[in-house]
Amino acid sequence: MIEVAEAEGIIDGVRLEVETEKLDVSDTAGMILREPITLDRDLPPFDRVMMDGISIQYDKWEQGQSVFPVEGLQKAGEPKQLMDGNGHCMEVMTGAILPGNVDTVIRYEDINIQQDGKEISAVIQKGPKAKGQNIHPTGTNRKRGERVIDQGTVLSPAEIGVAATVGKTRLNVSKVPEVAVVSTGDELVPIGQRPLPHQIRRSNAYTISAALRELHMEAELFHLNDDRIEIAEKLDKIIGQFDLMILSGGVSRGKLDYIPELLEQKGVEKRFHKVRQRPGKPFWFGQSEEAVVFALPGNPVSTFSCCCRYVLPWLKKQLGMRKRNVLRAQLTADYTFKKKLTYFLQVTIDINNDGIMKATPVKGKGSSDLVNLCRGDGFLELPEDRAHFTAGESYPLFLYRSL
Ligand SMILES: Nc1nc2c(c(=O)[nH]1)N[C@H]1C(S)=C(S)[C@@H](COP(=O)(O)OP(=O)(O)OC[C@H]3O[C@@H](n4cnc5c(N)ncnc54)[C@H](O)[C@@H]3O)O[C@H]1N2
Ligand code: MOO
Repeated sequence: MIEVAEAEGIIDGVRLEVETEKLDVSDTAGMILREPITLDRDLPPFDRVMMDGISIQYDKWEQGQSVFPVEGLQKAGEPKQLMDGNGHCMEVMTGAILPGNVDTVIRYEDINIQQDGKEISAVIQKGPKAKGQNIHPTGTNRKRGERVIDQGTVLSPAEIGVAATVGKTRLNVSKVPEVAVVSTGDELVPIGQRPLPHQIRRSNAYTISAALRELHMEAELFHLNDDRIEIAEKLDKIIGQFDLMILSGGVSRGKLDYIPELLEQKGVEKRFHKVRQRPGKPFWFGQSEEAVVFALPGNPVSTFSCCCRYVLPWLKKQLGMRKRNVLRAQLTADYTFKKKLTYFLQVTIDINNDGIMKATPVKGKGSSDLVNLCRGDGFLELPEDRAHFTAGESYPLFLYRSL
């Protein structure tokens, strides 16, 4: 039996081949970018008018001119106009390119427009504070050629907007691997079926595939009954078809717990079996040339805690995510767990006024109590070398819900 950090290290050493695919930019939110994004133009790309109003030559105002004949209108989306008249102004709209021969913009709020016959003039009520006022000069946000988003970034709406502004209609992102999620056990029936008294529904497969959805991964669901021949045949097919398999159940000491033995028989090399943790002690992990296999213990809370603690962080890394943030939260109450095992404590999370995550234990009825997962937000990892944990101490947090 190995400890949690060792299990994590072994899993971390295993690579999953992840391809790159090109998708329409609008389909990439939440996906992992596989190319850097550089600016194809300065930002802003032209001297941009920032307020609706008029544009003037500042020197004229400084020399005492306060009435400016209006020469025309520069709208947003129109090519740059050159002004004829010295001492004239041009009306300008927010987002327009600054006309030629002017250098300062004054808001409509600070002028009066007056008409005398055909001649329209702007009378300045509140003069500009400085030359260049209300103009956003070319390239003052960013310069053309600057690398603004790194490869490995998870694409949020912010990155999608930048990709769109540099004209990326399609983006290279990590292609999510196909994954087989396999439940095992004779007692398990499809969830649409009414179970007999000795049966239960196959909920784990749904929990796991929902967790994978967070990474945009689609799982294909399989089920294996506790039958050596059936398991052997189906494993052959699944291993041949998928690079990644996540199984639940059939990995402890039961007479019908065939999974570890048959996986090895099919060429999946055991990398470890059993981790000093609760829940999830009988966790089995292995790999063959074709596939990486997580065989998680069947109790629903064990399946889910192993998924949150090992499978998802590893997958994020394989998909090329740049950094892995391990969150931490502070216990709000003392907690005692005497067994020499790492304990994944179910907690609710609140963020206090100082922005600190506070973890309050939610007491459940053990590793079969999947309803208790609905009361919590995540698992707090309490190390095995301690038995007493004190309020105010902080520990790694594996969150399964956004706060
Ligand atoms: N003699 C021992 N017995 C057990 C040990 C042990 O060390 N020695 N470990 C216990 C621990 S801890 C766990 S966790 C379980 C895990 O066992 P398995 O991985 O073999 O899981 P199963 O026996 O197949 O199932 C356990 C439990 O979970 C239910 N289950 C399984 N799959 C699903 C599913 N897809 N959806 C819903 N529920 C599922 C199953 O019906 C069982 O009740 O072993 C202990 N035993
Ligand atoms: O690890 Mo088992 O998951 O304690 O029930």
